[in-house]
Amino acid sequence: MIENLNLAMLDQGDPVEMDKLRDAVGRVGFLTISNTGLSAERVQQVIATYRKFFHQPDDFKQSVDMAATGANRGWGASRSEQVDPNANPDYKEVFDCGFELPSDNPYADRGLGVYAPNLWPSGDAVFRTTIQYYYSDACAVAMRVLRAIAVAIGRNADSFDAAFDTPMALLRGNFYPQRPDWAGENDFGIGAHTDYGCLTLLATDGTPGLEVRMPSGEWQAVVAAPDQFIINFGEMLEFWTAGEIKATEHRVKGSADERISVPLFFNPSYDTNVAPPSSGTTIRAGEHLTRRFKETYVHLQAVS
Ligand SMILES: O=C(O)CCC(=O)C(=O)O
Ligand SMILES: [Fe+2]
Repeated sequence: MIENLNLAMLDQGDPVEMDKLRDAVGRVGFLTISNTGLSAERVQQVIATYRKFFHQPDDFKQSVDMAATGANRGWGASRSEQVDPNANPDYKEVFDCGFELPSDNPYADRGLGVYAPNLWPSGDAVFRTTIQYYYSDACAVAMRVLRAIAVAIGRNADSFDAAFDTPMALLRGNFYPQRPDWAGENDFGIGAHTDYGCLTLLATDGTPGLEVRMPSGEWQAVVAAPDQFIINFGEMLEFWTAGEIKATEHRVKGSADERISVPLFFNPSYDTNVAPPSSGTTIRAGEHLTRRFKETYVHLQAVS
């Protein structure tokens, strides 16, 4: 069972919502949230903005093709990413943008892909500003959810805050066209995977498609109402909490209906040690993320 929680009540530390949160993060690893302050209209506007972009001809989208770069900013064509090594590359298209380091940050001139400059289609200020404003509001919602989780698992509310000073946060538009005629059993909109980072805040256009691997092993469809977001957790948060928070597998096969989803991958700063607290080892968040990106983006697979 995937629970829907009320974020305003979690902000207040409501004990019933907190209990549900503790259970959701540790068992299923998926939940939905409502009452975030981000309205359904706002999300619909963001999705419409991505939809217009994805419906442009390929030669327009190629002007911001990430394959021409060593990073993951801009447009990723269909089959440019393979999240499941046992399946074919995904047939979805994506548009990625993320955190840009201030120029006085010591990491700014190191050419790190996780902080690469964003690519925006020229002459479309509405696209850029709509996405950028949503990016910062979505990061604020993600931080509120992380604070509630900290409390739910018995830590101080601000215990994750400092790690998100320069977050390797990535906002993605996923575009799943109608499932292609040629698609076989090894073809997915996005193959089965766990997310790489900490917390994913996912908005969708309401079209079904997402399936989650439940503790029973079965795949369960998850749909969220227009004013709800789907939340799940990535590998780093699972390591970092020694498994107290679950990174759960999920996938999208796709259907006859086109679909758009907008995940914010809320990842900590590059140097954060996300190894289990008393393990005596170090897993640098930036190194983990860079390795996972290289494994999945087809254009980065050959880059050492
Ligand atoms: O489209 C969805 O519902 C899920 C997308 C997803 O899992 C991802 O982008 O990592
Ligand atoms: Fe995912």
